[in-house]
Amino acid sequence: MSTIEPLPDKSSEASPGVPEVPADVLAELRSTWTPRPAPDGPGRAARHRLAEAARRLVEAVKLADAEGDADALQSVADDVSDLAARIAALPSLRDREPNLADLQLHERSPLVGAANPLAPPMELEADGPVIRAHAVFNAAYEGPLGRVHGGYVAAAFDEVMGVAQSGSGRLGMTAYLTVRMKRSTPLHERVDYEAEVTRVEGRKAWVTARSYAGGVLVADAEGLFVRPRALVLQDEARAAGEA
Ligand SMILES: CCCCCCCCCC(=O)SCCNC(=O)CCNC(=O)[C@H](O)C(C)(C)COP(=O)(O)OP(=O)(O)OC[C@H]1O[C@@H](n2cnc3c(N)ncnc32)[C@H](O)[C@@H]1OP(=O)(O)O
Repeated sequence: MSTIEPLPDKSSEASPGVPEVPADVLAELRSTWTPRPAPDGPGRAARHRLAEAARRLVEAVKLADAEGDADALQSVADDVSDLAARIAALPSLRDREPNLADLQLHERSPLVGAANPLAPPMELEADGPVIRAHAVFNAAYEGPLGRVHGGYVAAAFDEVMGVAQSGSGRLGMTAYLTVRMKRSTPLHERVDYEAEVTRVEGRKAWVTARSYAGGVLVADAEGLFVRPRALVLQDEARAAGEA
């Protein structure tokens, strides 16, 4: 088994093609993703617990045997349907303006969101210019038997690389993402990610990333993130106002 090749330590020098980003700017950009804050009250903690229970529910449904007890399956389908109706009858985010904590990706994202049952959830950590992450994908994410579906392999990269682009000094949207799946990504075991900006030109930032299982490289990716023209105009207007 090979080990993860350490990335060069770039904490004290910017890469060629990557302008140095002031620490306060980087911290502000990354604050929308990392570190994951503690729940801001009992309601949010309960919501996270509900999402975790829903993850277990989804995996259990995925694994329920159609050759088993059909009556029992019909009965729990009724129960789950009732539960879904009970949850839908609770106060909903559809009924009020979301606050800052509701809007955080830590909270709502389908990859890292503690309140989103679709999220494994991935855990993110900023390490100088590099973003590190890890996740365990359960049976609900199965594509090839025992392996993670390729769409989720790519989605996980998009999330980690979307965070890493903060190393460019401003945030854009994924314009393209190329993922090279060298080995299957396993279910039920920790998958590690690392991503960093490699080049910045104007409002374009290129990001590369790698994923590892048991220390073995399973996939790598390259993506281009582009700050939308409309936001660049807003940035310029703000800068002109501050001048
Ligand atoms: C904004 C903060 C958001 C932070 C959250 C990050 C979320 C994490 C990442 C995501 O998942 S984002 C969701 C998935 N991505 C999208 O939905 C993006 C959909 N596409 C768009 O909205 C626009 O096409 C885009 C913002 C990417 C670019 O539109 P613009 O009108 O601002 O740019 P324009 O078309 O003028 O192109 C600007 C430059 O980028 C280049 N470019 C744009 N799209 C490209 C592409 N796909 N491939 C290669 N180059 C591309 C384009 O050639 C040009 O290069 P040059 O300046 O050198 O001429």
